Amino acid sequence: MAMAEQQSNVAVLGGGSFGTALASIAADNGANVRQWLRDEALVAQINREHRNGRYLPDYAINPAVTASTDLKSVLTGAELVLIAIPSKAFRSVVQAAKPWLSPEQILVSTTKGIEQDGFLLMSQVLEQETGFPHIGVIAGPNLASEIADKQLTATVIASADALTRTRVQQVLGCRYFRVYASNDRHGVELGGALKNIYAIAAGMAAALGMGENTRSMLMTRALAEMSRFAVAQGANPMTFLGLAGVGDLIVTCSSNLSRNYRVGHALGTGLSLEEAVAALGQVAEGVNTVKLVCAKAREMGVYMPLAEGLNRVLFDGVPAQEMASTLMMGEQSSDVEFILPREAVQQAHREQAHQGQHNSGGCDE
Ligand SMILES: NC(=O)C1=CN([C@@H]2O[C@H](COP(=O)(O)OP(=O)(O)OC[C@H]3O[C@@H](n4cnc5c(N)ncnc54)[C@H](OP(=O)(O)O)[C@@H]3O)[C@@H](O)[C@H]2O)C=CC1
Ligand SMILES: O=C(CO)COP(=O)(O)O
Repeated sequence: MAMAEQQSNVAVLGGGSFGTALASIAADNGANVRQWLRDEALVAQINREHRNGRYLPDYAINPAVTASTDLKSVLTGAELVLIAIPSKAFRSVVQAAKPWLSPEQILVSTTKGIEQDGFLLMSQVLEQETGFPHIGVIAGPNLASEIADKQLTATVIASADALTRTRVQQVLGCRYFRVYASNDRHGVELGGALKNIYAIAAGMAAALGMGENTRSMLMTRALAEMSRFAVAQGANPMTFLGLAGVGDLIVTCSSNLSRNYRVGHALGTGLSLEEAVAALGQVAEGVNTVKLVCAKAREMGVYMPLAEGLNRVLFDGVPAQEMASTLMMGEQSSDVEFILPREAVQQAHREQAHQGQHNSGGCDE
């Protein structure tokens, strides 16, 4: 049973797996949906067969989704615009769309990536390009093919704007897709972008034969790193206990349906980064995100050993097993540093070492 109270016009920019899955949800929920993509042949296939043969070949799309290569016709009259374009092309697509966007529209990024110049998240790009008030992001454990299969799924709409949160909950919330609200847009968006880094590491660990203890350690320490970074960025660490933090981390670090996990797995079986990315044929945002996050973390003095380790494996040729050993023998640390600060653990070790030196000095005398 659809929860939408009034029929809405929804535009989706992007014809990849997630854009297509979201378009179909909105249509299942009774909206008029127009989807923009640049590939004429795929447009024709979606309109004729109600199937996206390139990105989601095994799933039917609701016939109420109409695809087009014409941005103007897709955007005109849309109340809600969902943008599912990889981060590298996000700004250029928003710029192309700008003539047909208006301040009344709700603009929502679904993209889990970071723009290199200025370390901007996609909602910040949207804000910069439009200056419009109704801006939000969607993030959460949302594997596109499972959504297309109508598996029960939850997501988060994050915005400081109550209208954005409420309308997205109404337009997308349905019997198989539950939409939770957050006002920590930055935290939710960071969660979505950062977890891709650890999904690559988890895929690699699995390919190297590492077990469930290792995966649990990786995911939990990833959460510690992500929240540490988010706090330094001014986000609320509690957000990472939600769907866009721990929820998305669990799914992408555990599932072969995650493209980031698959890239990591391919690397673990011995493929080069170029080969792994080429074999995927879709976007794996984490490859670029890890570089940008490590540079930012160094600049801000944020401790991110896992991200740094993965960065060295991906770009400096350090063998993954060697990096894993280095990380295991790293300096002693705290479990939950919001309870016991990391510095307190390190200080205790320094004092112990000093005491040891002092004592042994005494024995020698
Ligand atoms: N797939 C998933 O499970 C989920 C994905 N996301 C996020 O959604 C975002 C989009 O992902 P997804 O749909 O999966 O990506 P895909 O790789 O499946 O598809 C990317 C889409 O973007 C289009 N595109 C790429 N570059 C351009 C460009 N320069 N101009 C116009 N269109 C372009 C592609 O068109 P073309 O085919 O013509 O190249 C394609 O339609 C990513 O940031 C991802 O992190 C979020 C949650 C789940
Ligand atoms: O973000 C996702 C699931 O929530 C999809 O992850 P991938 O981009 O790794 O496929």
